[in-house]
Amino acid sequence: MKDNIEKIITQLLESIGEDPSRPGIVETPKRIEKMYQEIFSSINQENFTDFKLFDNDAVNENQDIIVTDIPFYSMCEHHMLPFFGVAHVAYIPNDKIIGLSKIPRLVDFVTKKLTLQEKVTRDIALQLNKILHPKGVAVQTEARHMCIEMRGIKKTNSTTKVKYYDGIYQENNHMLDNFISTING
Ligand SMILES: Nc1nc2c(ncn2[C@@H]2O[C@H](COP(=O)(O)OP(=O)(O)OP(=O)(O)O)[C@@H](O)[C@H]2O)c(=O)[nH]1
Ligand SMILES: [Zn+2]
Repeated sequence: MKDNIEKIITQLLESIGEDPSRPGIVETPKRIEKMYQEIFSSINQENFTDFKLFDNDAVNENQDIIVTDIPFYSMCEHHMLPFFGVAHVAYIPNDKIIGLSKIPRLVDFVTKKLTLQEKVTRDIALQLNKILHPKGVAVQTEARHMCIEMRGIKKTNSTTKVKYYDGIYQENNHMLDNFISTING
């Protein structure tokens, strides 16, 4: 990330009619630079690499691993406003399984950039496919978008659900129904 963000935010504050030297916001440009390093840490990072795989000697034919309600926070690429919610992630393993904590880490990885909910949902599945070559992947995200709630159409409390099913989940209604009933509690 470029190191001129502090200067640009100072200019932005001036442009919106603020006084960048007033005590309340004098440190804001520095804070935003630091914050962007955190919330945009995946920009230009193509692949999730922080994972461990284990031999699958436990999961039988067509059984899946389902992790529900993984919280995420991301920034919409149209307005640079937050969208946030939960992701539900399932996969049917082949010969490898992934360390469980790495699934929320993967969700973090795909959300720390300017993106859209559809891309977040797809990217979780695509990264899992690359890493594990599983027999199937199912991802559902549920999110609230600040660009819909605090500006523009201003519809609060509406939730957007996006689904991405691949492999066996596309062909086998029983596996898909089981995923859907699991994430719906
Ligand atoms: N598909 C999709 N659209 C999104 C997402 N986040 C924000 N948007 C939409 O992006 C669209 C951008 O539309 P524009 O007409 O270019 O922008 P705008 O004038 O600010 O639109 P309004 O929000 O309708 O005022 C809006 O409809 C947003 O609701 C997302 O994750 N996925
Ligand atoms: Zn938006």
